[in-house]
Amino acid sequence: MILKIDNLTKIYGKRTILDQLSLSVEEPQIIALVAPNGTGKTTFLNIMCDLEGYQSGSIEILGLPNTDRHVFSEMTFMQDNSILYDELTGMDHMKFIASMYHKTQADIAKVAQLVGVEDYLNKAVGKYSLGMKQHLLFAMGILPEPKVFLLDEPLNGLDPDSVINVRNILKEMADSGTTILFSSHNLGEVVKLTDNILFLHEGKLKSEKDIFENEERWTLVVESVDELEQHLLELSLEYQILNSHKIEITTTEDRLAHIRDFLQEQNLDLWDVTKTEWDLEQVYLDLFERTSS
Ligand SMILES: Nc1ncnc2c1ncn2[C@@H]1O[C@H](COP(=O)(O)OP(=O)(O)OP(=O)(O)O)[C@@H](O)[C@H]1O
Repeated sequence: MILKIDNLTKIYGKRTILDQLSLSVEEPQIIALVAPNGTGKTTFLNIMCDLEGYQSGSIEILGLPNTDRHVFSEMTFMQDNSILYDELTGMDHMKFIASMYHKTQADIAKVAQLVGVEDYLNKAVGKYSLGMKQHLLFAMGILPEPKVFLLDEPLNGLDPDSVINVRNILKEMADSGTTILFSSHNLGEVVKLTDNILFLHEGKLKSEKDIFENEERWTLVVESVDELEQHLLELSLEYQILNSHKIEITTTEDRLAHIRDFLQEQNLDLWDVTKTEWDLEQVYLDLFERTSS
């Protein structure tokens, strides 16, 4: 098991940030942790890395409790740039990581070139832009060639070319067996990297499946929407009338079969049925607007 988190609860004062949160990861993959600002993404990642305590639950990483120092020989965490030292150069930071993970100067050079930091690696970090700091943090995270790579908002402050580069590197790492868990509040960026998205909502991680409970959106083209509408009201199904023949219904496949039977019994023609993909952006807005209202 790569990650096994059971019933993790974190409370700040009166606010429950993580509420019996559980997560199991068995195969290497890229997982996005998505939620608006201030929801608890950083807190969750910090707790995983034993940088913060928690009230109850358990965390195992690569088969070891997350408090076991050996975990960190296989896992890295790209935090925000507050961990960098302004008066030191990027190279100083890279050398420090290299010494801890038994990496050579040649390894540093390879990673620096891959990430595109070689031109300013010898400058003091205090002179770096936000994007340059992000690059350095990313390079520091990949230098140890971790089996588990946690990243807190890694794409913040990056220009489009850099975003593409980071995305490609992360995909290659995942293909070679690294599990990547990264946080973001930018759903548009996330979907380009993975379709494995977990929403941190009301203290728990929810996948698309948890949110939709196997419900799909179907668009039906029928002889008469009016008669069908009455039936949908009786079934308490969510629907939206698009025009006098077209209706969009949110339901499971089983219940759709009932609707087909009903139409047949009523001698109403069903001209077409299509499945509509969920619009994740809409889901995100619905999910988090409901919470804040
Ligand atoms: N040390 C602390 N003491 C009390 N409350 C805290 C502490 N650290 C964080 N919080 C609160 O916990 C909540 C979650 O914070 P966290 O930084 O984990 O959110 P986040 O989802 O990472 O946000 P962002 O996207 O802005 O980085 C926030 O409301 C924050 O104010």
